[in-house]
Amino acid sequence: MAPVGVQRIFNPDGEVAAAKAASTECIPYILSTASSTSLEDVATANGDGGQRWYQLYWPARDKDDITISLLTRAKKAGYTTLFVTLDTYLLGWRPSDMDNGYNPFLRADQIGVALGFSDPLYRKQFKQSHGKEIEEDMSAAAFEWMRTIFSGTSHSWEDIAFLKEHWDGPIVLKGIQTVADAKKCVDVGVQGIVVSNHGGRQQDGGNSSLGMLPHIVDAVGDELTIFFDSGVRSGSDIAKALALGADCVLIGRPYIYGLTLGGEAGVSHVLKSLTGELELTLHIAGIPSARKKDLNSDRSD
Ligand SMILES: Cc1cc2nc3c(=O)[nH]c(=O)nc-3n(C[C@H](O)[C@H](O)[C@H](O)COP(=O)(O)O)c2cc1C
Repeated sequence: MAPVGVQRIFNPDGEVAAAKAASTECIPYILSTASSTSLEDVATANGDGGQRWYQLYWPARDKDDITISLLTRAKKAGYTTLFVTLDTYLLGWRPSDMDNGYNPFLRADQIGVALGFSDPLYRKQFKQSHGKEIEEDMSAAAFEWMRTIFSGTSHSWEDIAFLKEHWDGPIVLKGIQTVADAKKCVDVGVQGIVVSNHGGRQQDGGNSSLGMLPHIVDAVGDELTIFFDSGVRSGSDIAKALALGADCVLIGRPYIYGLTLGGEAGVSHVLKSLTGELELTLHIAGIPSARKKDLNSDRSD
């Protein structure tokens, strides 16, 4: 399940419901830094049997202490793989959000800032600089946290060494859309990439993620684990992405629609439907498994 922020906007049970459903359906859950629930509470909901990964919105290098605090908390709470989203160091131009004056991080209920508000270091620093607790000036605290995680400052390839120093598990870079960048990921020694255009929500007119997938797989598929997302809506879409060389597919909006309409049960329903349709698609196509060797074999004759 792709990292999707602010899930309590869609349903009051938000990330807790989604992480519970993930665990029930044996699907890994990726928690966003823009979560509306603390990472510790999501870990509890996901449980001992759940597989959970953490997605970092990476603060600028002058806030390395905050990055270390987030990574340390995530590791302690059982998140095993680090996804680092590269395509959103600032938010894209989103006309409908602007028309509605909508910014989830600045809403009166401060819904997308739970990881900051629950971070002991951020709380301490806020108190030192403002002379008061976060709860005494939630608007200022929310604004500063948003500027921390969407800093407007991109990172360099050299900065990856810092993450490797502070995360002793696999690292996956999310938002790769070119062969050249994919090759760079091999050079800097990460374990995986997500070929993603952020569900089309960042760069208007950007590449089609599925269009780029086979080129990137050809270039680095033997060296990196390739995740794919953006636009997967059905089990047959999953089969196509796997057949084009993805090792794993992330789902964004479909499970959020389930969360919105039906909470935990709604998310479970979407996950069951997608995996069910994938299985059926393979059966009907006469493909014995979702393994690469079966999906990629030449069936033209
Ligand atoms: C409402 C919404 C919020 C999102 N929040 C995040 C986020 O916090 N972090 C992140 O890396 N990607 C975020 N994404 C992008 C997803 O992780 C994923 O790349 C995208 O949704 C995949 O496309 P799909 O929705 O077509 O499946 C968000 C997407 C949506 C729709």
